[in-house]
Amino acid sequence: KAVAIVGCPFSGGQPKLGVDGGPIHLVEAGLPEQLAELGWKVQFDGHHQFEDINTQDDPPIGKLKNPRLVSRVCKAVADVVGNHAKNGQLPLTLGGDHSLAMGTISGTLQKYPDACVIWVDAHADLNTAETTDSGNIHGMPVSFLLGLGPKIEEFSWVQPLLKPHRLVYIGLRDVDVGERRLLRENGIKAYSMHEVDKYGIGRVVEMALDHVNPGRKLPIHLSFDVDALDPTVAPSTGTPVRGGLTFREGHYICEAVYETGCLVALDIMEVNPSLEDTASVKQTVAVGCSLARAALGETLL
Ligand SMILES: N[C@@H](CC/C=C/[B-](O)(O)O)C(=O)O
Ligand SMILES: [Mn+2]
Ligand SMILES: [Mn+2]
Ligand SMILES: [Mn+2]
Repeated sequence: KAVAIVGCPFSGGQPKLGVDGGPIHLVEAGLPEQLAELGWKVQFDGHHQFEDINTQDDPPIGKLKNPRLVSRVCKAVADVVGNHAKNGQLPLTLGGDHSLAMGTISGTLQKYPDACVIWVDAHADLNTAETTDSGNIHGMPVSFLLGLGPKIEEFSWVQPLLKPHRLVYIGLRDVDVGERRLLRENGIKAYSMHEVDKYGIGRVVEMALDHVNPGRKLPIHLSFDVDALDPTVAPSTGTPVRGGLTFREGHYICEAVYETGCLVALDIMEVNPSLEDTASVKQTVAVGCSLARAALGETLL
């Protein structure tokens, strides 16, 4: 079993500096060695992928900020992730902000067009060019992947290959009014923190998997935004929201997804080592590493 670590030092999908430092902190905390310990053949192509992509002139398109930069980086990520998947490796993308998932999931769908997506996040990241308030594209990747909202020329490379019934959310607790409408209109299954409290994480994960992968036969792309965790668990992230997943709930999701044997791609996103104090940064980086290990087979016994 082979894993390709794709470090994406990218922050263009949101305004806070520092999230581009996520990959190097996760790698320097020893993640590659930790995965090798678990028996994975590990490839890491270095810290400077995608840094050469910049756009001289990138004025907003409507409300969308850094649109050309985000589009070009995500397109490059899609190609890199898609190639690793085609080489039979499991792409582990380290963010960097969550706009990158427009690229990672596009890459996965190139190789696994029937893949389902488990999106673990406080946010739905489902805003369109019409519904977004912030214009931050890390709040929009899912709408592009589903082909919702007005067509934006710059993002025409994103094929609407993801189907609503192949997507499920866990951890939502900060969803904009436009996103709530789109969730309803498209019949997208979402397990918010209310359901996690009501049913417990075990039942929620089972229901989520039953919804998108009833026979446990479809490939799974797990896209994990560390802000799904409670800010006391993962403080160094750009858009923290209280009332999140516990350390164990977050890890249970990863362990249960690994147990399906269907995982083909993983994103660990939105670790921002420039936010909060040193202890908080270390804690958040350590959580990012342990979530990745849990999703790639680390067990407690
Ligand atoms: N819904 C908000 C927040 C977006 C959060 C994105 B994140 O989940 O990737 O952190 C927005 O559209 O700006
Ligand atoms: Mn997100
Ligand atoms: Mn989020
Ligand atoms: Mn975030």
